[in-house]
Amino acid sequence: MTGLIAAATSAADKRKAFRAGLGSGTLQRLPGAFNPLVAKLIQEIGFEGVYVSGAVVSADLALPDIGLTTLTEVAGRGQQIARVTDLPVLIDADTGFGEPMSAARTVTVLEDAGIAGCHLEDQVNPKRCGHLDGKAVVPADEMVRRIRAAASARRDPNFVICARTDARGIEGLDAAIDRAKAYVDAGADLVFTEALADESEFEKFRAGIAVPLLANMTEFGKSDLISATTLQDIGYNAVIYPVTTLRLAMYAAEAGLRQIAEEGTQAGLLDRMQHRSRLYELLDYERYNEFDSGIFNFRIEGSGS
Ligand SMILES: C[C@](O)(C(=O)O)[C@H](CC(=O)O)C(=O)O
Ligand SMILES: [Mg+2]
Repeated sequence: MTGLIAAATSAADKRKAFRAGLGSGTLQRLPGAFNPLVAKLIQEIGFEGVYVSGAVVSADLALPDIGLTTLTEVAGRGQQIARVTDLPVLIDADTGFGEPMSAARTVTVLEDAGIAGCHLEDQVNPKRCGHLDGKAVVPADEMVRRIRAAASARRDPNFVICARTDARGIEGLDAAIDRAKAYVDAGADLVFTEALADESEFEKFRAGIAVPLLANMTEFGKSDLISATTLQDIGYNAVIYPVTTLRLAMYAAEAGLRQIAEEGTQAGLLDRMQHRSRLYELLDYERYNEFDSGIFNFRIEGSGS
C-alpha cells in the first residue's frame, strides 16, 4: 500500500532532491497547487516540484493576500499537499508571521509539515502581492535578522531557506541586488527576485548573486512571462507559476456556473469537465482494493460517462 494514501518519499529525501535540483543546472519548475489533488497532477505531468502560494491559500479562503492567514492555516495546507506528493514542496511563508523569532518558529512548523523549503520576504506588515504598487520593505538589517533566525531554526540542514526581496519596485534593481547579497550572507540558500520587469533584469540579478535564483512567473503582474528555456539559459535555477492553476480553475468554474444558470443544465459542459474516470485514476481509486477487494468493483456508467 506504499504511496497510496500518502506519498512514499520521506520529507528528508524530498529536501535532498530539492537541493540537488537547485544545484543541477536544470530549471526546477514548481507550479502552484491549490489543493492536494492538483499536486498529484503536477507530479504526474512531470514537474520538478510543487509550490504552495500565500496568495492562493488566502484566495481559497476568499481573502485578499494581505497577511490575514495564520501560520497554522498555511502550514496545514502545506502539510496536506506535501503528504500526497513525492515532489519537494516550496511554501510561501510571507514575512515569517511576526518578528524574527516567529520566523524561526515558522521554519520548525514547516519542517514538521514535511515541506522542503520556504520563502520569507522583506516586506513590512501588512504585506501585499509583490506585483502591486504601494509596497514597502523593512530595513535590510531587519530582514537579515529574519533570515538568520529562520536559518538557525532548521533541524534538517537541507530545508531550503529562500529570501525574497521586494525591493526592485521600491528602491530599484541595484538596491534589490545588494539586499539579496546581505540575505545570502545571513544564510539564505535561494533568492526569490520578486517583480523584475524583463529578461535584462533577470540577467543582471543572475550576474550579481552567487546562489540559486528563483523567478516568479505570475500572470497579470509586473514581470514579462519568460519561458522556462529562457530562464534556464539566463541561469535561473527555479521558477514558480504560483496562481496559475487557481486562475485556470476559477475561470472554468465561473464560465460553467454561468452556463448552468442560463441553460438550466450542465449537459453542454461535459467535454470541459474532468471525467469521473479520470478523477478516479488520479485518486488511484482502484488500488484501494489492496485494503478491501469490495472497494473498486463497479463500472463507471450513467449520464454523460
Ligand atoms: C508569489 C506570491 O507571493 C504568492 O503568494 O503566490 C504572489 C503571487 C501573485 O499574487 O500573483 C506575489 O508575487 O506576491
Ligand atoms: Mg505570496
